[in-house]
Amino acid sequence: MTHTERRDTRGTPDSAPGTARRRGRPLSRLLRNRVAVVCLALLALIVAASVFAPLLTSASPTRATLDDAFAPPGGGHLLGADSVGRDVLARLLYGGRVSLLGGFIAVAVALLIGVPAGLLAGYYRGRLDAVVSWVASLLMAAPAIMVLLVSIAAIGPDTNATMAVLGLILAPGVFRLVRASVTSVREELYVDAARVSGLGDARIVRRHILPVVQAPTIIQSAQMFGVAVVIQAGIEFLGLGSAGQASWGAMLNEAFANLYTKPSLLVAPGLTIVLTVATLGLLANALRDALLDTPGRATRRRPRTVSAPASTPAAADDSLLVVEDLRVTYATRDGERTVVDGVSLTVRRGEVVGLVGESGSGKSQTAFAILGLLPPEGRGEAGRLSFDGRDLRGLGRKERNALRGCRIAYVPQEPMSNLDPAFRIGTQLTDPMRAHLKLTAREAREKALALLERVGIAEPERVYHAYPHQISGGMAQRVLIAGAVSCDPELLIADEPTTALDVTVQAEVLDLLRELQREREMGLILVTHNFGVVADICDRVVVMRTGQVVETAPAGQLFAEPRHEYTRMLLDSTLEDAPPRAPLRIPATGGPLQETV
Ligand SMILES: Nc1ncnc2c1ncn2[C@@H]1O[C@H](COP(=O)(O)OP(=O)(O)OP(=O)(O)O)[C@@H](O)[C@H]1O
Repeated sequence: MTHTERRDTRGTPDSAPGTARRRGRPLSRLLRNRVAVVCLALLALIVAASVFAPLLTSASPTRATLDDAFAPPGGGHLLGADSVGRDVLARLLYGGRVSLLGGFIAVAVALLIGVPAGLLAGYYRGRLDAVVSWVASLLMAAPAIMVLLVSIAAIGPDTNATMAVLGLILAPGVFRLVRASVTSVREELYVDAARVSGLGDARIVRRHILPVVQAPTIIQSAQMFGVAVVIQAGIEFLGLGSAGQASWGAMLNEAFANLYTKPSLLVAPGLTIVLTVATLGLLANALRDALLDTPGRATRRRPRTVSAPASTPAAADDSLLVVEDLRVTYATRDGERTVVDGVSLTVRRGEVVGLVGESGSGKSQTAFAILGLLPPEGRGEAGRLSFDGRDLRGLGRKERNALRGCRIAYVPQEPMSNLDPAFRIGTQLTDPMRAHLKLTAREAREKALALLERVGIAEPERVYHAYPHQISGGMAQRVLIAGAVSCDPELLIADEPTTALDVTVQAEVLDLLRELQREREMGLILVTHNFGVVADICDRVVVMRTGQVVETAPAGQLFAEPRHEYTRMLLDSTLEDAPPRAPLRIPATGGPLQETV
């Protein structure tokens, strides 16, 4: 069921209580998977046996007793002794420390380098991304085994240092994974919504990006751990590890040297390595199933910043927003494409301005340019762009953030995509309030509940604790409207706020917007292609066609005597007041449906 098909029950969450409850949290999903439980138990056993080795055996892993050479299992040596009489069990237990520590070091180094680099490159893109991606590709192109051998030659046979170098080799893989996750999620509308609500980059990354990156990173860490254990054993097997220390690889080396004399020496280290690596691989699979089974995130294009610094005079009179000669262009393969071309409009305090035009006429691009949220490939320029007398064009990211969500708010077209599926409604409502209004958690909660009630949600407490997928599309739009007005903005930009909603809910949401606009005396830009909505709500109308304004007029005048041919054509194309069509006649012989008249 899509959100447009859901019932809007003015307060009753549609009956999907839940998907989340059925699926449960990732940890409980993981624990419901038997393979995962066995893997976790085995891993815990291996780690505990290594950590508590001194408690499990009194034998030394390195002390040679030639009298016990090749001693069979049993007696003083539970798993026998090697060619120089060292206890196999003790070497296995203590050897686990080396292998596990090596794996840990490699994974930690890979994550410490790869995660921040991927986050920064994926989030900020641009030159930083190009440089880091180039370095990552360079590192990936270098043959890993050669790099390891060269590093051993340079720094000596130190297993931990070699594992740190391995971490460096694995880091580009982590970088690419994280970067790809960030790149995909930063286009999400709920990330735009967070940006529009004025949240800073650090908070957006922490709240919306990290949770998405977390799951693939954990899965990849488990896989890397297995790879690191194998490589570490390989290095020890080749005799390139720290001399004299017991390790699984060194045991393999010793067993291989005595393959013909005592082949059974291969069994203990071989089985342990295979068991550990297989366990990590299976666990990675189970983690993938558990962690990636999360509510879906819809993908949509995102917005960003109007350039063109140049000082302009402050807006005079009661103009809240003044836009003059706004241009938005995109660099395409076929050259520059202008999608908004010389748009000028003004919104006075408390005024409702309708921005109308057919699909693709540049309404949303105009709104995004005003909000400073054009996508990176787009470029906005304006002769004048001022809000409450303040020039918006040269504003930095921080100043923009302070304005957006606080003094200028935005209601998007698709409510569901603008709510982060990973967080409860309450969290998403209170976050901007706490950031902008510096409210305490309790104050923000109370205000959020009051707002939910104000926007017509009958069970505010329940919705406050719900996840986005547990509410209907109409309720989600009410939630977003509540969020938009939560910091008492002076200007609200609503971009086709009812398009994605069930027709029965559209009128309610429009009524709500009008009520809130009057109540709070907000300026409102209503992007729409629906003249019914314009007639209902708007004081003035700006008609757009192919990126240009063709007519601006008070709403009444526009309907009474539209001046522009295009406006007349748009008005004529509305079904309202059109003569009803004749019922369809279904031909008995099949064929196309026909009107009866
Ligand atoms: N990232 C982009 N790159 C190139 N062109 C784009 C991009 N985003 C939008 N456009 C183009 O800009 C033009 C205006 O788009 P916009 O979304 O503003 O139209 P709209 O009037 O809001 O339409 P709708 O009512 O369908 O939302 C369209 O032709 C669209 O293809």
